[in-house]
Amino acid sequence: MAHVAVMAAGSWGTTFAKILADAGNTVRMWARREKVVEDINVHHMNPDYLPDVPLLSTITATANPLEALDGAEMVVLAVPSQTLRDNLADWAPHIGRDVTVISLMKGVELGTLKRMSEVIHEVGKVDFDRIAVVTGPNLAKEIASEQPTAAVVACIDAARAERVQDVITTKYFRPYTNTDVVGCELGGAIKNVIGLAFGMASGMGLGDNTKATLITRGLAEAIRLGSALGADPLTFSGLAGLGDLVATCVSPLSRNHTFGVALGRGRTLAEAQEITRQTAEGVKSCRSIRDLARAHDVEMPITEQVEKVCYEGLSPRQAVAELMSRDTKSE
Ligand SMILES: NC(=O)C1=CN([C@@H]2O[C@H](COP(=O)(O)OP(=O)(O)OC[C@H]3O[C@@H](n4cnc5c(N)ncnc54)[C@H](O)[C@@H]3O)[C@@H](O)[C@H]2O)C=CC1
Ligand SMILES: O=C(CO)COP(=O)(O)O
Repeated sequence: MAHVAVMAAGSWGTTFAKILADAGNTVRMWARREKVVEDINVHHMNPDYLPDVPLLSTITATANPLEALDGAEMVVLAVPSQTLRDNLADWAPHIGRDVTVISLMKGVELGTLKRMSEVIHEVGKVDFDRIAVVTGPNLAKEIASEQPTAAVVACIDAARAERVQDVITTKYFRPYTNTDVVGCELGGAIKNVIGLAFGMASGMGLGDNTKATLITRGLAEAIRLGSALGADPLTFSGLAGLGDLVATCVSPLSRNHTFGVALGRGRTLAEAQEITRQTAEGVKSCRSIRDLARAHDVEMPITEQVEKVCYEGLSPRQAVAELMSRDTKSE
């Protein structure tokens, strides 16, 4: 087994630490706030994010990132996508040269339009064969209560993906390996945007035909962009594509879904943020994914409309009207 650093103690970072510890590893977490450090070290809980979930004492925490990284064989990055660059700039010199870096983040960076593994490679000077992405239909709260879940470990180095798979397999968490990092990362980022659209439809009181249409045409957008960027289209029919898309769209536990529901009910962006509080990545990634699509001449009409609702004052109803008045075409 391994000694693993988990950088950030939010919903997914804490749940992932639990998976690691339950699989027999020792875990050192970095948390920004001293209160969270104390909750983990003294009470073996993180009630701000996972109330009532006991954590093993093999999980310890520190507010000092260098202390968390010290001696780690694997480093898990679990910060919001748009803060990764700044966070990692401070940590990178302290990450060992043989260490496997595991990305849990599901977003595309604004401005640079880079996927998270590309940011890790650039800022952390980590070769791509040392970067593994864990993704899939992985709502933190369900996993924290040990409900059976599958996931994907994506790494261009298949042997490294298997090593990560080994250290995160538990009786409730079943990871599969995949070498299509581009497809797995895009699947995870795009489903957040489609989850927002699906939530808006729910918030507007629209029914299941509309929702099935959003999932299906949303998946078509992911496949189109993925194919243009070199991903294997088949990846999108797996856990990192359809699996994650369905979980986020239908679950009231999803922050992106919840955020979309608020917008669909006529709330402003700021009000929706207040309701959701934790990271809803699609709100930022709708713009970076739209820009990435435009840069590669790929049509992503749902993504375009989500961006307009978030930032250009379009109402969800107008967005639906725009989508329905597009030119007709073959499927
Ligand atoms: N929560 C979930 O069910 C899942 C989340 N993810 C992904 O994991 C990533 C992290 O998400 P969560 O843990 O859910 O988010 P969260 O909002 O629950 O936690 C984010 C953590 O990052 C820390 N952080 C460090 N630097 C920060 C900064 N500059 N600004 C804001 N926060 C900062 C926060 O203190 C907090 O501990 C996201 O990319 C998300 O899409 C992926 C799968 C499941
Ligand atoms: O990525 C997730 C499930 O796989 C979590 O979704 P939300 O970020 O929308 O809560």
